[in-house]
Amino acid sequence: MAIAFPKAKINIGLYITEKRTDGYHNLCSCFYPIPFYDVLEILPAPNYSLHISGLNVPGAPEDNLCTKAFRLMQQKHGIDEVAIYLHKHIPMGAGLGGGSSDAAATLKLLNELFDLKLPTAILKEYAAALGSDCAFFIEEQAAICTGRGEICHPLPLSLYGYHLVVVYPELHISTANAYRHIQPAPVGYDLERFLCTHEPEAWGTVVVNRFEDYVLELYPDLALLKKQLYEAGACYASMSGSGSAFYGIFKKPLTDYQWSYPTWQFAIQND
Ligand SMILES: C[C@@](CO)(OP(=O)(O)O)[C@H](O)COP(=O)(O)OP(=O)(O)OC[C@H]1O[C@@H](n2ccc(N)nc2=O)[C@H](O)[C@@H]1O
Ligand SMILES: Nc1ncnc2c1ncn2[C@@H]1O[C@H](COP(=O)(O)OP(=O)(O)O)[C@@H](O)[C@H]1O
Repeated sequence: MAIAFPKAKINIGLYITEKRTDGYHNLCSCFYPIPFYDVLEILPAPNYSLHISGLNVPGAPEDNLCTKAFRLMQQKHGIDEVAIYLHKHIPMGAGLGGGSSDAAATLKLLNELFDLKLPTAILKEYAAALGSDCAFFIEEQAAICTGRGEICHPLPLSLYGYHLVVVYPELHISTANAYRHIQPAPVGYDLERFLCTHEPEAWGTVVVNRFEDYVLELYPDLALLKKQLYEAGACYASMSGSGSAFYGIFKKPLTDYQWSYPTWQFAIQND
């Protein structure tokens, strides 16, 4: 039996710097893992099956990223069939990377279950073939990610002691559409250095998510959400990924605040 708790991520700053000839875009972003989990269990079985509980995941089982991760491992290493149990908790189309995280966790669990002894570098290579931000979830540590998002350099950034509020306005944003509407532009400063030398209170006017303008144009009411996070005392607030979740970083836990959308609060306790 193998069990894992795939984590979500937030993007702290997200810059789309170039359109590539392969249809993807180069980006530069700090990916930060957060204690918001799905649950994944994999058992040996006579036939492949995927069982999903919790949130409803759109798409056929064969399109699920857990299945794609399994098929990739089967093709590369001839592993036996399994039954995968996924309890879905991380909202989808939120910019929190839940699907990519499930795929990375599937690769890691299969590596363990079949004692394949694949090194991290190979797991990251497989992950990158499944999704652009999937390789980050192999190690789940704060990183500056570049390229399609698959080149991850660990970043000594810790939000230890802060409280994170994630608000999900229940709007599913298509990542591909968001990229199509972006005009690439250089970052213009050293994101890595800036984040490591400034407290979150100083990030507000500098560290931006370049997808925000596009999403706010589609859904102008979301500007209010970011404003509310600041009014509630956030040191820094932003949209994550291509949206539509927004997060706020707080010094103290938030109490007695009413949000009009599903909201989660996490104490950041370790790196
Ligand atoms: C925007 C980001 C930022 O962290 O996160 P999410 O909002 O998805 O969480 C990621 O770049 C999302 O990565 P991921 O969700 O893995 O994307 P993929 O499945 O590989 O690609 C979906 C589609 O997005 C576009 N795409 C994705 C990544 C990239 N660097 N350039 C692109 O142009 C492509 O059109 C691609 O077909
Ligand atoms: N295991 C999975 N969990 C969530 N979504 C999945 C999964 N496999 C495939 N998907 C598809 O990926 C889409 C994007 O989900 P997700 O990666 O969680 O969001 P985001 O790209 O906004 O971070 C979903 O709408 C769903 O169709």
